[in-house]
Amino acid sequence: MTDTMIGVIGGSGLYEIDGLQAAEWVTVETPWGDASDQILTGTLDGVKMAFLPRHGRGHVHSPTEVPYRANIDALKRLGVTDVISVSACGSFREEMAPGDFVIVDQFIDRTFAREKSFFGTGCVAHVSAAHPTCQRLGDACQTAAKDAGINVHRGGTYLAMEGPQFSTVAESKMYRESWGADVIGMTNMPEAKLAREAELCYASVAMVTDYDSWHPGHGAVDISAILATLQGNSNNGAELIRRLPKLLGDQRATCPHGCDRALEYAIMTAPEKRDPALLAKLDAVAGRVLG
Ligand SMILES: CSC[C@H]1O[C@H](OP(=O)(O)O)[C@H](O)[C@@H]1O
Ligand SMILES: Nc1ncnc2[nH]cnc12
Repeated sequence: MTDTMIGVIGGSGLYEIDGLQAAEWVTVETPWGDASDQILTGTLDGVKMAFLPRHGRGHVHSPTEVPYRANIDALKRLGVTDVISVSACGSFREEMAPGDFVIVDQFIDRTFAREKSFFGTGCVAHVSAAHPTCQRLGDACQTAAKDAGINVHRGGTYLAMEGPQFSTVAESKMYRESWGADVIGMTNMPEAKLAREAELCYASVAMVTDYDSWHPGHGAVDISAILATLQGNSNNGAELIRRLPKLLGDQRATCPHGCDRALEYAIMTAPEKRDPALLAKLDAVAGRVLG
């Protein structure tokens, strides 16, 4: 058993959380540059917590410019074991209405202007992304949402787009009708893939703000429609987070789904061909397997 540390990545509208004991904003240095902001650490119901605002306090970083690698490295370096990603999203399903939460379990990655891996020349690794979210964490998020009185949907495919502009009507219809996506946002990729490379359990709570641009009865999404639901969603997101420590407990066993062993057979580069400089940068993310 090891200590649980819940890492929350707060999305648009969620820039801090209340109620942590011994709360302190700390700076974590990483070999991948600066994280989005300092990280708020503390305990909640006896469980260690770390909260990182994805876009920084004051919403500084665009979805493309969020330092995803530094964020995941910083959480890992702090000792985080379980990452809960909280995000605003558009919906492609009538029944996933603004104000509802979706516990996402799959992704379609349409991002193209981001660093997507900790690995590369000098240390090549291929982890599985087939099941990119942790079922155990998803269960806890679903229970927490229900207990908080939130209308929650279990399972859904999140299309990660580059942004920052919203989709065209043609794209919105294609993602919904041909690609089978359920929700759309701009940030869960490569975040989820990087969490997997770092052997962190990862769950995504997508909070619906709008129907994107496909819905004949709702017109095209714009930021004012999003802002109208963002505050209520963020309050509910904070309620969900408050319930997680009791559900997850202060000790955790090895992940039954293998998230914490993703690198076990993933590294392809022969030991004598590995680049010492890259290995040094991988100390937190891959230290378990690189020794
Ligand atoms: C505020 S509208 C678009 C913006 O909101 C979402 O951010 P996050 O995923 O961090 O909650 C979406 O992905 C866009 O970045
Ligand atoms: N419709 C939408 N598209 C992309 N990101 C979003 N975030 C919130 N709503 C969104």
